[in-house]
Amino acid sequence: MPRSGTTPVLRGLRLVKTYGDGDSRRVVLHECTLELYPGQLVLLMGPSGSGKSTLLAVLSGLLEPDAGQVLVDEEGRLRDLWQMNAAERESYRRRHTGFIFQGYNLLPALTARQQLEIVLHWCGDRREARRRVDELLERLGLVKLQGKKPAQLSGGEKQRVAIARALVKNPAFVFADEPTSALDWENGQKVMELLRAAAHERQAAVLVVSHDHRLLPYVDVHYHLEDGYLEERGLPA
Ligand SMILES: Nc1ncnc2c1ncn2[C@@H]1O[C@H](COP(=O)(O)OP(=O)(O)OP(=O)(O)O)[C@@H](O)[C@H]1O
Repeated sequence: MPRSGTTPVLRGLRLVKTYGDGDSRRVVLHECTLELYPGQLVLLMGPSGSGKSTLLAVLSGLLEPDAGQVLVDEEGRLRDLWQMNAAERESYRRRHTGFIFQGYNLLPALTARQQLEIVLHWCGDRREARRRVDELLERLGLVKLQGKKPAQLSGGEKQRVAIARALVKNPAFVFADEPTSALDWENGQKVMELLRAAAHERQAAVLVVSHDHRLLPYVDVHYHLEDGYLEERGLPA
């Protein structure tokens, strides 16, 4: 299988996650192992309830696994995300990770433009920050909507703002949970092209969770999760 980079930037090793106890105890991840490489767009598919969002949350530092490791690259060294203290992990996530949530998670009081600007408030170079915000608004067809707040936007428009917000800081990792689900296919394709550009042009490691088989031609690697078991699958020729 093609590997764009030689060393993984993330290694999820034998990850286990269980919900509930007693009779309602359910193992959702059974020793799942996967590696993410810079420059790769990876698709994670599987039936509803198979544990995809859980795996994404564990890999991105949002949900602690019961067992296993998530090793992430920090200046050439692999560190266990779940051995960091909460402040270190949060700082790592803020610096290196863009997350596109199923429910958008936009701030109700901010306009589309402000949702992006707030991510870059630490960026010393104001002109560069403005340039990146302008570029993403343009690429996602949001220029005319930049002054609108979430309540004034459709589901698909909110989705595009959430995607622009995840990409604006050029993160090393992008985790996207059903990023095309609220979009028509034309806009879904635009989103996949952007995610692919984040991987291929900016060397991000991009992991997309989706049910949509139409995304397969866009990706470099395809994983399938079923009943908590993860396996790599082939891609269409
Ligand atoms: N906090 C929780 N407590 C208990 N069970 C949970 C919790 N979160 C998820 N689950 C259960 O774990 C299983 C996996 O959920 P998860 O959301 O990871 O699946 P998914 O593959 O992303 O599903 P979908 O494709 O429908 O979004 C489901 O059966 C779900 O009901």
